[in-house]
Amino acid sequence: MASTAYRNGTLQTQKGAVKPITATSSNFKSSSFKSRLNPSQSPGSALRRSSPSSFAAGNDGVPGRVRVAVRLRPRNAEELVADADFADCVELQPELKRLKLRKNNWDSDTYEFDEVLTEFASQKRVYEVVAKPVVESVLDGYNGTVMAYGQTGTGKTFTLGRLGGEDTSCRGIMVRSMEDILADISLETDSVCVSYLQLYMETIQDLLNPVNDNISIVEDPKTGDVSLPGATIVEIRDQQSFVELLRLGEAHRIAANTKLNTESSRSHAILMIHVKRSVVGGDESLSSETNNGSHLVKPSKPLVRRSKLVIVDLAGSERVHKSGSEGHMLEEAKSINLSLSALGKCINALAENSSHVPVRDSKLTRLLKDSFGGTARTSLIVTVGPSPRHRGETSTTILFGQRAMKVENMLKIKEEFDYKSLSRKLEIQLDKLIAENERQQKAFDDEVERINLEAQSRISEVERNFADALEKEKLKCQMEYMESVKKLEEKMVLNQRKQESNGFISDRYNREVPGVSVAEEVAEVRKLLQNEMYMRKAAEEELNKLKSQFGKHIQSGSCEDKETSRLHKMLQDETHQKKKLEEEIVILRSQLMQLTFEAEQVFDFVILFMLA
Ligand SMILES: Nc1ncnc2c1ncn2[C@@H]1O[C@H](COP(=O)(O)OP(=O)(O)OP(=O)(O)O)[C@@H](O)[C@H]1O
Repeated sequence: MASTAYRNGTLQTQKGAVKPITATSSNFKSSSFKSRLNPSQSPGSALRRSSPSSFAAGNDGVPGRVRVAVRLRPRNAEELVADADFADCVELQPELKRLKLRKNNWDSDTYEFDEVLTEFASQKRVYEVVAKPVVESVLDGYNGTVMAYGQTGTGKTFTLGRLGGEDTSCRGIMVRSMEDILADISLETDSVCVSYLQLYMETIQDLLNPVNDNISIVEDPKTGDVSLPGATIVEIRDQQSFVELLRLGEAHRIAANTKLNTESSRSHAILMIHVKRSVVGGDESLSSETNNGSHLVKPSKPLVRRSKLVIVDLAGSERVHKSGSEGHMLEEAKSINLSLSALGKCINALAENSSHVPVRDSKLTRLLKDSFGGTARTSLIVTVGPSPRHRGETSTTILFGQRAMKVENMLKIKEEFDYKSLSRKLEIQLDKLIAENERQQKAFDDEVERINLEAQSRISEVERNFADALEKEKLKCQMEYMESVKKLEEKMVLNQRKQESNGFISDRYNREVPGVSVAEEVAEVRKLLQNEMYMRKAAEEELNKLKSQFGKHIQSGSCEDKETSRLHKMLQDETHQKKKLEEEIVILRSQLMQLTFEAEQVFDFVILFMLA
């Protein structure tokens, strides 16, 4: 056979040998390199397009295979000369997502990847197909890993760590990831923190603070989550400060390399970006009781998502014998190989669904526990060079990538209830309620005070009016009474004199006119007036009593509506009684007039009688 062709899920090489299609070929059609998860419910996500939906805290997760892209570096100056007469050992078919690894002039092996990036692929495209879906997941609350694996000098640092400087198109995955993260989060409610470390000879060193050179890995016994509590963590608020931080870390890494007299990275560089986002909880979060007239608004259920993006620039994967290392360099190469082979073993075990995954064999595998076979969305970029002289390393790299493609992770959202924020919210709400209650209480007190003052002034006014009216009436009655008595007495004296002057004083005068006794009538009127005075006095006393009761009422501060209405009722009774008294006074007055009239008639009659 002259060409490569697929038959029944198998791939035939040029020589005609049937070779199984590596990796999970069945996945390729259905699973693009982009995220398969649903849109997030995170608010205001500018990046939202392909990310996961919200899974409740403690969700079982969704499967997410490790995605692998291969990137070919263009020939470098040395290769252009040294390999001038040779064809590249790698041939890419990006539209088919295939890589052909030439064995010799007539034979090659074909491999499929999730993405195949040629030597012409821009940094932007590399970011978009390799890292962006992972960054989106991280913004949605999932852990994410972007890792570069490949032989020394094939472009791992170029792909991940290029800062770009003047030429922004050169920016690597680290810079671009942070750019997207900062663009998506709200600095008011969310936060981004960064640690930058290197793993060298099984020790973890802090690239942000090189003095800190033996950081230990801590595993949460409950969740199994791995953390590095000793590492420097810097909060990032803008892109510029992040780039400065990367520059600092890079300088420390280069300084370490220089000390070891090598330009290549002898350590694994690990950038950890911790993203903390506040999210509003489920449906009940929006429910409120305001429609019941209550001031209580049920606080929304605050959730916090703590996700982590780990970007790993692995040390070169060349073999010990080839690098010609000896002495310390040999130890170093062994250590690099140890950690990389431990990673390879873990990936193999996971790819084969083995019951034992040797995670604890190296610090690298412990650190990447969540990235392979864990809960993170992982993207691996394997970098290869074109030189046929490094065909062996290229083949190893490709096979590593192929195995990694078989690793299935179970993506889980890192979401938990934000008790701190809930307690803060409740405190604020409580303060509001207390203030509202105090405001209402004050308004009520003021209203009661106002009603009391008004009632007091009305009572005083009524009291005054009543006292004035009574006084006037009393004076008037007294005057009239005095006048009437005076008139009667005058008349009597006059009549007496008349009788005397007429020598008419006889027993007859003293004789009683049947049915008529003026003295008695007068006494009766006096009595009635006396009664009227008593009643007035009683009314005054009643008023005083009311006054003192009202005073006590004000003093006791008991200002309830019931008491006020009782006072009003008493006031009404009092007014009614006053009216009654006034009516009685009118009656008395008319009786007095009647008596006066009758007395006059009696006198006239007596005089006529005596004259007769
Ligand atoms: N895709 C690319 N296009 C152009 N130049 C590249 C590309 N990839 C790598 N290079 C260049 O190749 C050289 C080596 O790249 P780089 O340092 O990134 O390799 P590496 O894999 O990180 O090596 P090491 O493992 O030693 O750290 C650099 O000069 C880099 O600029």
